[in-house]
Amino acid sequence: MLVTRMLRQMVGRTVAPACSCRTTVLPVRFLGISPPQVPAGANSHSASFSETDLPRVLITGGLGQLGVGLANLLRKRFGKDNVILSDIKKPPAHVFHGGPFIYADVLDYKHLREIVVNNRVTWLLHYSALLSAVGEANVSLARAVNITGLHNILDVSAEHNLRLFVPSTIGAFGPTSPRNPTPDLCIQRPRTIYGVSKVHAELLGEYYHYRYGLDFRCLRYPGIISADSQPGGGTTDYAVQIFQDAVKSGRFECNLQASTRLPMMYIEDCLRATLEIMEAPAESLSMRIYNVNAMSFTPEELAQEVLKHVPEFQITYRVDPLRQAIADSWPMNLDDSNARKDWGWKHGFDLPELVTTMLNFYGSHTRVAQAN
Ligand SMILES: NC(=O)c1ccc[n+]([C@@H]2O[C@H](COP(=O)([O-])OP(=O)(O)OC[C@H]3O[C@@H](n4cnc5c(N)ncnc54)[C@H](O)[C@@H]3O)[C@@H](O)[C@H]2O)c1
Ligand SMILES: C[C@@H](O)[C@H](N)C(=O)O
Repeated sequence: MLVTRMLRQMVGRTVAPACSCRTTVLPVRFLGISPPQVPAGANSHSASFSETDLPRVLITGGLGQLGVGLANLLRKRFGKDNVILSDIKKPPAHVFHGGPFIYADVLDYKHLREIVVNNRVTWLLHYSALLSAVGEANVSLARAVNITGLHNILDVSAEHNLRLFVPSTIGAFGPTSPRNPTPDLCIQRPRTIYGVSKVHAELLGEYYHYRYGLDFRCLRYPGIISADSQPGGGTTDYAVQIFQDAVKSGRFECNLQASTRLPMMYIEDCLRATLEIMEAPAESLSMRIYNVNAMSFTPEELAQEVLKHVPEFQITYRVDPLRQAIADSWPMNLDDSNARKDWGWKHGFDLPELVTTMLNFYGSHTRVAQAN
């Protein structure tokens, strides 16, 4: 008991071994815990839930480009009160009134633990991060949020036997990775703090899974394109801005070269993929980290598609060397055959549907604004 207390003081926090039948909480760093004998993620849910075992979900970093849409999707499936959105920013009124929202800083481990305990959280979707371009502009903050924050999330998840989803990215690959297509398993030597932190998250999550039985699940998203939420400072942001500018002024100045090919995905596909992997039976997952792919295009090809709807549209190029260097080191296309084979991943939006959907959204919003 005394030894345990001393170890706890040394470690600062504790994690329960997932497959231990003991109830005592043990510090993982000091004990030789055997890998689980049961299939990892044995607490997995099937695709349908009874009232009593509906997941209780926490989303961190939920006020960025993806979090609110994710909360809406999960609330439709599991009920409004079972999905808690959190961030360190003040939510807009419609988000605040749309369902449970709390303040949560991923750098505050004790508070994270309190939230998980007080709300009986069973699933955690960890969206807090600094993206590629803003990460390069503030490396120490990116290191703190993306790496120290992740450590807190992993520990609280292992300690409370949560199912944990951490999104990774095309940014987890680098110039020495095969680029067209990029397979799930290959060299990963990214050149950004964002990419380095995501490779770290992938490896540590996988390690916690095999070592402690943590039900860790991860998708490598392409650049995500959304209409009703703004991107948070990434290299793929141009592919959202182009639609807003095309509708507003008929012109767009692109910060990447015309021929820069990157994998992209419409937000609806991205969020559905996330729900699908979270609900996939553990035995269907041959891996813990999957590429998911949808479409791949260059700014020039995107502009050609926009032109079909906005005949006066003009695109010009003023290249940002930082973003260009990042984009040149990223995949052009992801090979997602494992996701398609293991849990039935299938994208719904290709380039023509994406462009129609985005222009319809901004067009109707502009018409409403003009009418008002
Ligand atoms: N959007 C994309 O194109 C894309 C692509 C691949 C992967 N991802 C991943 O998906 C996740 C969500 O992406 P996004 O586009 O919504 O990001 P975003 O930059 O739009 O939002 C990130 C959120 O994290 C919050 N945050 C920052 N510091 C925090 C802290 N200390 N504690 C709690 N929250 C904090 C921010 O306030 C922000 O709301 C990220 O992990 C990102 O790496 C996104
Ligand atoms: C690709 C993705 O991780 C993000 N949109 C970025 O550009 O940084």
